[in-house]
Amino acid sequence: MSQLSKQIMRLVLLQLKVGEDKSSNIHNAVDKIAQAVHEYKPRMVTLPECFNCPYGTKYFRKYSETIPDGYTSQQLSASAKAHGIYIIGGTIPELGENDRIYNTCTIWDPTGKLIAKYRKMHLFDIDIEGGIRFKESETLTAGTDFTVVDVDGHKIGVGICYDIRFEELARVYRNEGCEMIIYPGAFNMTTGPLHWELLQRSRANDNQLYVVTTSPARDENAEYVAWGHSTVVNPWGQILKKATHSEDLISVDIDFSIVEQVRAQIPTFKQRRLDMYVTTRLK
Ligand SMILES: NC(=O)CCC(=O)C(=O)O
Repeated sequence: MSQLSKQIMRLVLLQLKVGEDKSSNIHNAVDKIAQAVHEYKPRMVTLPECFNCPYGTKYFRKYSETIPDGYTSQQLSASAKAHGIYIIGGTIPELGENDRIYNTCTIWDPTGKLIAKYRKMHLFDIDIEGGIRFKESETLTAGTDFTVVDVDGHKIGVGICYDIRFEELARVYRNEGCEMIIYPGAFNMTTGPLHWELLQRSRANDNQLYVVTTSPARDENAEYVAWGHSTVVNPWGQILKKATHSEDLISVDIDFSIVEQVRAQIPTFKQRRLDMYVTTRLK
């Protein structure tokens, strides 16, 4: 698949419709990957959080699969190989060790190999009066590993949705040399309008890197109504591209040279007063 140059990478975000029919969800993703490749010739495609399963605690176990031998993994692997692209495989409920379920992102290289997976580290447990109550921890187990992949010499960190609220995770990725963080995510109609854009721009600005989010499309009839608005933010904290709430494919050319420009012009990481930030004060 085409690669524009070492510094420019074409990325397509797939904001997909997700319903109760697992097979249709998976085949829709496979079809949209093919469409993205046909229309835009990307180096990498990103999928939404929970793209093969409705987002809800009662669905996670029923839709869960092992990785990498489950059906969804096999389909993503075959797509990556057939099109010669990287796929950041959104998330699926993963059936892991000891019968535990994780909310997991798989990452596939252009040969179809699973190069990494990331299990959501911060589970989405909130209860907003008059808004939304959701407790992922009722059925999911939290991950304990960071995930950084190298794509054409660029380090990319992976987080999932609620993880974006935790600046520490993004900071770890910046410290590990990341130039981009990708968060498959499904915010909702309460917190989406409040925080979705703010958090993406904050993490991008704090850490002077690209932030990419990919959401399911909005389905007003679902129990959990996703906010949509998959987005790409550049290291200046500016929005480069943003979807609406419908099913959509958005293509963007990422210029990694901007990362160094921002870091050289606003050198906050060289100016940090690590002598002052005693860990006990941060607790
Ligand atoms: N799927 C999620 O983690 C949702 C996170 C969310 O909506 C939030 O407000 O945080």
